[in-house]
Amino acid sequence: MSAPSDAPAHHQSPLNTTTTANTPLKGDSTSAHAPAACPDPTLESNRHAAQGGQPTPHPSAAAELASLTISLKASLRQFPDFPEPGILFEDILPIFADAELHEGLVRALQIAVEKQFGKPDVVVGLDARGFLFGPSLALRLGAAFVPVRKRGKLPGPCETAEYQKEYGSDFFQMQADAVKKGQKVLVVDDIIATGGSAAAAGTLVKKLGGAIVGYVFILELDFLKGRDKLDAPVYTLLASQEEKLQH
Ligand SMILES: O=P(O)(O)OC[C@H]1O[C@H](OP(=O)(O)OP(=O)(O)O)[C@H](O)[C@@H]1O
Ligand SMILES: Nc1ncnc2[nH]cnc12
Repeated sequence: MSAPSDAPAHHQSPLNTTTTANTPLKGDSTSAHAPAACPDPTLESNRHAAQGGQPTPHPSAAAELASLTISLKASLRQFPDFPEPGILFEDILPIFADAELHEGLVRALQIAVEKQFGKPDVVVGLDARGFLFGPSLALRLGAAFVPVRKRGKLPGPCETAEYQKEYGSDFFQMQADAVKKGQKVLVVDDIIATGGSAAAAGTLVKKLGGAIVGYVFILELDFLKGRDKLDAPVYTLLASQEEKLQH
């Protein structure tokens, strides 16, 4: 692990940042990230999602996905010891600060989802970072978008699930009529760490009668083995931390 740097680790388009207590690691020294030479769509961890999935996409779509994942990964930043000591925080916000990367993310997810899962009826996004791209992805897929929210934010009858995550515990809710019985549901979020958040979302979807076709994340913290908590195929766009932050 390299020493933290004062410079934002942002290759594509430097951000206007203010200095905070946590400074990002340099993008070219994020040793926790796998090298980008080999595009992540071929990750071993994604092969489960491919099993029984759709045929391999047109070569040009596969090449486009490979190229997009390289640019997207290069834009990410990491902040050690945020929000608490021992956590290496993955900052995905530079993607959304750059229109080209933002477009690239949604396009990459569309290609990957169509290949791995086909078209879902509903995209379920998790509060809050799953809301950054869940609705745009749903539009691309011709699907509905439904939010899973932190407790106390949704009106009307709701289902509730408590869960543990990488730092702390929380409650998720969905409106009781948000998913219809038998609808094919894709659950999306920015990051899977312990898998607690995604598993709780899955529990809620199933309580409403939805059929989960898969889970999609931008990043996965491999060492926490969160995908083991999920009972449907998992697809992660970009490789990430393989081990816990060491001091
Ligand atoms: O796999 P897990 O250990 O459950 O952790 C992953 C979750 O943690 C983060 O959300 P957080 O609850 O910090 O909320 P935010 O999206 O509102 O920032 C992240 O956006 C995922 O939803
Ligand atoms: N390490 C991490 N970085 C960003 N978001 C997270 N959510 C849970 N763990 C996280």
